Amino acid sequence: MWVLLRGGYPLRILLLLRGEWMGRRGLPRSLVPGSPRRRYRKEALPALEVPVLPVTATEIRQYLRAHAIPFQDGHSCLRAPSPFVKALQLKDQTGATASFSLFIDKTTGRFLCMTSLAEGSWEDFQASVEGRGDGAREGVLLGEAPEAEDSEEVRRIWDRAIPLWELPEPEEAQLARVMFGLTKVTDDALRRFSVRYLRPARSLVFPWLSPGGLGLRGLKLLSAEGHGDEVHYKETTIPRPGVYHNLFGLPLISRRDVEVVLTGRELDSLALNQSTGVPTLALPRGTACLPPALLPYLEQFRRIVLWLGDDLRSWEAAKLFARKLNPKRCSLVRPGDQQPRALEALNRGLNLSRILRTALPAWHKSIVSFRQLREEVLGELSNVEQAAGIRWNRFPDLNRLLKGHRKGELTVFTGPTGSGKTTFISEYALDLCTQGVNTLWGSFEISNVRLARVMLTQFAIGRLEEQLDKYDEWADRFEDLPLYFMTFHGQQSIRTVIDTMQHAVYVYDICHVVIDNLQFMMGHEQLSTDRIAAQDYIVGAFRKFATDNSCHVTLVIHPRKEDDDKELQTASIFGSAKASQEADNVLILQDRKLVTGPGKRYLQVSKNRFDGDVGVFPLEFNKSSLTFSIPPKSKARLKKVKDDNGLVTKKPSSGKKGAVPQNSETCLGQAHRPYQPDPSKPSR
Ligand SMILES: Nc1ncnc2c1ncn2[C@@H]1O[C@H](COP(=O)(O)OP(=O)(O)OP(=O)(O)O)[C@@H](O)[C@H]1O
Repeated sequence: MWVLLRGGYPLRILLLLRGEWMGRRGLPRSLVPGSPRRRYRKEALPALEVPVLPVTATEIRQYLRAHAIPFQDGHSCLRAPSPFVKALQLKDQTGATASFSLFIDKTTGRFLCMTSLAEGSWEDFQASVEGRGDGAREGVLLGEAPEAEDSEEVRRIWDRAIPLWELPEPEEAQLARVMFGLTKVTDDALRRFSVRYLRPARSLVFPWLSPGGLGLRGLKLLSAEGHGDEVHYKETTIPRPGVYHNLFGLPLISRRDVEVVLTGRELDSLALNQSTGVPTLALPRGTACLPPALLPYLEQFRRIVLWLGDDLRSWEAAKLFARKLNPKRCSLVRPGDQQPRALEALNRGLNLSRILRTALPAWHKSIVSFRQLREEVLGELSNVEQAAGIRWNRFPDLNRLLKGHRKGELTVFTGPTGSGKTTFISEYALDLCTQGVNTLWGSFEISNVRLARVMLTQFAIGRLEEQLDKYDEWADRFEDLPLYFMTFHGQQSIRTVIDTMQHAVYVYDICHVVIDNLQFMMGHEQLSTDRIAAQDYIVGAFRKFATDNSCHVTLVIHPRKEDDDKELQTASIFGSAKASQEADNVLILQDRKLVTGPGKRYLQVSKNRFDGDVGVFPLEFNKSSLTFSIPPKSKARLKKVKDDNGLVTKKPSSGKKGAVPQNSETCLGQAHRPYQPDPSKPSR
């Protein structure tokens, strides 16, 4: 979990929570060899609350020209001679390309020197060019991260792991091959990719090797467990997932390769390379993200095919990653029955080269015909459940009404002052985040520390104050969630907020942004007409952001002042009708009127653009875990609502689940066990 600070500097929020920044094993983070790269950093990183506007590619080019630094324009980076390469190293290199070993990310300005492995922010680079009182002026780089526990662990595991064909028992080798689907993968392919097997953990081990294949930077363990007819796979990385930047297969790539296929898993890369001979690389965290730190390694390719997996989520991830890589050089393999993931295709005897040839260009012109869309429409029709989005674990009734959480939508959420909006939306977002939805929070009203505390309590489903001995265990697992916070507090300009969101989408592949709440971007306009116009503009900006970035935005808006004894309705949202018109979903947290006991609330879905189902269901607040769960004994019941103005009829339902009619207004309640994270699961 990162806090976005100035220029994208990340700081662990645990620093704020615990008063210092400690790694998972109690070592100060600086001693944990998360990233094996050398860090080039100024002495003290400014932790300003006011973010600086992100740099643009034009500004980077202008700066380089103004300082007479030659550069080449690449797909996602600019290449320049590296000021971090010593004269001696340069002498060893041949040709202009080799000396242009500094890659500057065109979107963020972050740099990586491929020769010295120095890296840093755009500000760091400028400081080094201008010789502003730090290491670079004296030509000194910070050294390699000191040896510590992680690297010893990596070495120990690696030394104990052996190639599959060296297993003493043939039955054990055969079982491992069956469990991992490797019956058609040759020993030669496993040898080339240096895959080993760790007997005590019954896991395959994929190494993270330095370019050149010499040093060992980390590794990934893949274990398989049989559950009835199904096999469940678990991945564990060292170092932790957030800094595991292994492009698996990189040492096998030659400088002359101009095409590559990116896969979501290591074994798919292996299968594909074995059967087609094309260069392949596996992304470190599959469809979860494409960290910009990997982009320099992909600059040399004129064509990149993304074949990430066999579901709609892989397809969506491929489209998003193609944007980062420059869509003009990307093609995508569409998941389908005859186009499963590569390992499965090999096992089923399909022709992998033919599948690769069917890859579709990622580049769309502004105007398309149905011919170009028909495959995409078919994909949605044949994967109706996946097209409906990610389902909540904790809110089954929300699934029944909204069907799921989809990319690119705008959800407007309102409720009376102090009714628990932040508390509810925190759990709603956390639920998705624990399922791998990369989430960015903009909490303008309550501090990130307080918000993180609420979330951590909801995550642990209990008061941590009373079990501080468990704090580290929960905090470690919470830390591995793809959860990020903006550091804004109080009034902010919409431009700054949107810029930060844009940056986070690029760097962390954010798919869900929560803004709590819109009133903090409205400035200080006194006249109500100005305020309404300002709100309309802001809602429009979030709508556009959601669509343009395929990112879901959940926007909390205060209601207008109304009589205390009236229910809120869509029209109660502050401002003009713009917010509800632009929104795909409108959610209202209702208190009091529909409620009998203290702490009880109802959640009303009053707009659902996806399939029209609207309705209301009860929520019960649990004060110790700060969670909203449905009372276990309440029976399903239906409440029909005539229109926005309130409930008119109540009648018991047959209790059938899932039979929600189109455009119906339903009120559901059902036995519900709150989501329990499985502490035995490795966090990913
Ligand atoms: N259903 C509930 N019953 C009782 N207390 C609740 C309930 N929901 C939340 N709370 C508590 O009420 C307080 C305010 O909750 P929260 O900040 O989520 O409300 P809010 O609607 O976001 O407030 P605001 O209108 O100021 O933005 C918190 O201390 C929270 O723990």
